[in-house]
Amino acid sequence: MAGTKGLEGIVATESSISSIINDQLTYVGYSIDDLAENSSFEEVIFLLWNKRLPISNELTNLKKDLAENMAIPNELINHLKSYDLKSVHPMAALRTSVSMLGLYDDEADVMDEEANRRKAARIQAKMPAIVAAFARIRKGEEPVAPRKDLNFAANFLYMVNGKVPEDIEEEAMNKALILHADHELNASTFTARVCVATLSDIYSGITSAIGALKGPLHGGANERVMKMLTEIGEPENAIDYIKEKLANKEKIMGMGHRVYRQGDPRAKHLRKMSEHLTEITGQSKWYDMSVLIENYIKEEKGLPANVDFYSASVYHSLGIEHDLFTPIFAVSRVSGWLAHILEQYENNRLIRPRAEYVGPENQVYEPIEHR
Ligand SMILES: CC(=O)SCCNC(=O)CCNC(=O)[C@H](O)C(C)(C)COP(=O)(O)OP(=O)(O)OC[C@H]1O[C@@H](n2cnc3c(N)ncnc32)[C@H](O)[C@@H]1OP(=O)(O)O
Ligand SMILES: O=C([O-])CC(=O)C(=O)O
Repeated sequence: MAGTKGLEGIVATESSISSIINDQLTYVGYSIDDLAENSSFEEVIFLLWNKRLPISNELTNLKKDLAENMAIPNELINHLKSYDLKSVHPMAALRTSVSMLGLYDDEADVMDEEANRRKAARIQAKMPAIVAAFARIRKGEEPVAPRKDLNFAANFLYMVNGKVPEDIEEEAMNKALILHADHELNASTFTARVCVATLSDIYSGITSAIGALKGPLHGGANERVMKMLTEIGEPENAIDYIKEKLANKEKIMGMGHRVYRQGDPRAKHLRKMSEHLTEITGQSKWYDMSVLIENYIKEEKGLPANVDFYSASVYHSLGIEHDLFTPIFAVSRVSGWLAHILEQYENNRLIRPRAEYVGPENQVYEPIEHR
C-alpha cells in the first residue's frame, strides 16, 4: 500500500458541480469567465444547488428567500457581544456562530432533502449577516439589519458599512463572490463532504469546512497577502523582500496551487479588478507591487498567482478590514459547500480511506516503573 502525500492527484469522488480541466474552471459546465462577466452571485448559487440556470421567477424567489432569511437570532448577537472580540479572529467567530446557528434551527437534524434545501438557504443568507455583525460589534457599533430590497452583494456591504454601496463596489463584490463560489474538491469542500458522509447534519458540515478554509495554505492566504504587501510598503522594496523570503524557504502567500500549473483562471479577473479599483481609489501601489511579485515568482519558481493573490488588493481598495478577507471567501464558498453537501447526501457512502502504517512494530509493553 503506497501513501500519496496530501492525496495529490487522487480522484476521491464523482461530482457534477464544478470542474478543473486543463486549467479551465467551470461551474456545471459554464465557464467561470462567462459567469464572472455576465451573471449574479444569486444566479450562481441557484446553478450550483440545482445544476441548471434559473428562469426568471426562480431567481426572484431565491433572491427573496435569501433576503428574508438574512437576519440572525438575537441570542447569537448577544453571544457575540459577550466576548472580548479584539483578540478573536473573525473566522473563529464565524465557525462558532454557524455551529451555534444550528441550535436555533428546529430542522437542524431533519435529514430529508426539502429540509436540507431550506437549511441551505438559511445558512447561505445568514453567513454574511454574521460576518457583518461581528465586524460592527467589535468596533462598538450595533449590527445593521439587512434590507429586503438589496441584492446579496449589496446587502453584505450594507451590513458591514452601514451604507448602501456604490454601484462599482457592489459590482466588484458580486464578481468576487462568483469567482470564489466553488472549486471542485478543494480542502474545505472535501472536509464538508467527509463530515456529512457520516450522515451528520449540514451545520456540522459547514462548521468543519469553515475550520479548513481558515488555514493559511487555503482561504487564510488572502489576509496574509495583504500583510505581506503592507510589510513591503512600496513597489521598489518588493523584489528584495521576496528574495529574502525565498532564501529563508518561506512560502509566498497567494502563489502556487495544487491543481493549476499554468495559471488560476480566476486570478486574471481579480487582477483586472485590482488594477481598476486601486487606480480609482488612488492606491495603485498595491497593484503595481502585486504585478512585480507575480512576475518574479512566475519567472523564478514557475508558480502562478492563485485566487487569493489579487483578491487581497481588491478587498483592501474596497475599504474592507484585512481580517475580514477570509470570512468573505467563506460567505461565497458556502454556496459550493452546500451544493457538495446536497450532492453527497444524494448518493452517500462513508468516506474512510486508509493510512500506511510506518511506525514501530512488535513492541513489548513495559510497566511504567521499568521504563
Ligand atoms: C483558495 C486556495 O486555497 S488557493 C491556495 C492558497 N494558499 C497559498 O497561497 C499559500 C501559498 N501556497 C502554497 O503553500 C502552495 O502552493 C499550496 C499549498 C497552495 C499548494 O501546495 P502543494 O501542491 O502541496 O505544493 P508544495 O507545498 O508541496 O510545493 C511544491 C514546491 O513548490 C514550492 N512552493 C509552492 N508554493 C510556494 C509558494 N507560495 N512560495 C514559494 N514556494 C512555493 C514549495 O516550496 C515546493 O518546493 P520544493 O519542491 O523545492 O520543496
Ligand atoms: O482548489 C484548491 O485546492 C484551492 C482553491 O483554489 C480554492 O479552494 O478555491
